[in-house]
Amino acid sequence: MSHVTGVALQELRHSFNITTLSAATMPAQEEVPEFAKHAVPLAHDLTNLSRVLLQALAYALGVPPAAFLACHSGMMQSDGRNPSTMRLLYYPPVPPDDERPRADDVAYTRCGAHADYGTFTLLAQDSEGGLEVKLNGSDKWQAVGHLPGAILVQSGELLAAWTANLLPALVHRVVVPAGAYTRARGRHCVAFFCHPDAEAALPALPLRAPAAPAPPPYTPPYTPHAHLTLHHRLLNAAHHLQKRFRETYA
Ligand SMILES: O=C(O)CCC(=O)C(=O)O
Ligand SMILES: [Fe+2]
Repeated sequence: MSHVTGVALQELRHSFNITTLSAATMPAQEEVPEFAKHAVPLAHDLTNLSRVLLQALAYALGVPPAAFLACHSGMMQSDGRNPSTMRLLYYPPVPPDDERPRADDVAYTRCGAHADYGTFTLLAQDSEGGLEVKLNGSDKWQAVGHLPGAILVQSGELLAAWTANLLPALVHRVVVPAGAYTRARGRHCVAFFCHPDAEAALPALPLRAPAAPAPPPYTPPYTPHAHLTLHHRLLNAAHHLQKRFRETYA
């Protein structure tokens, strides 16, 4: 919960994170029947899709297609060397105004504005709405509509630092819908956060100067590592991730 001008902003969100596919990390069959039967193939599919995108990304950035795969080799493995995560999200219905404890003191949101920390995030959402992205170089928020079967790819902070902001981190949030009918409904989303292996050395990229001036990077309320300084100030991706977790959750 955060406070803005005396009003407590409360995030209404439940999440279940999966970083390895071992049976020990799954909820008990009696608690959530058939969870693993569905979650494991989904995690495999999202890992494989990430691998395809990593190869395309490497190719587009001028390094051999296998170069990005090599530093993301541990996704969903049980040895704990890669922090990639599949997150199952449920946003509960928003309590109507007359059922709030102190309606004047509490404002609800679903997910505050942020950029994800890693290479990129794959996002599959239901049709309830509320996801918004901040357009680069602008203060405007754009609603992300529902396209059945579509997966949104969001570039992360690490990719932004790695590419000297050629691919800026996509700032996004999930707002509470305006209408009483949609507010009274829950929302579901699956996010797959693709991260490099914690100890991997990230290959230097042969970046060319952009033809047009780069848009100003997003200035979040926290202090991320300055873009361009990844190779100088960070020892590896694990340090970046630990720092961002500390800043967000400390
Ligand atoms: O629910 C969503 O659409 C986005 C969730 C998200 O941004 C996150 O968990 O980092
Ligand atoms: Fe996010």
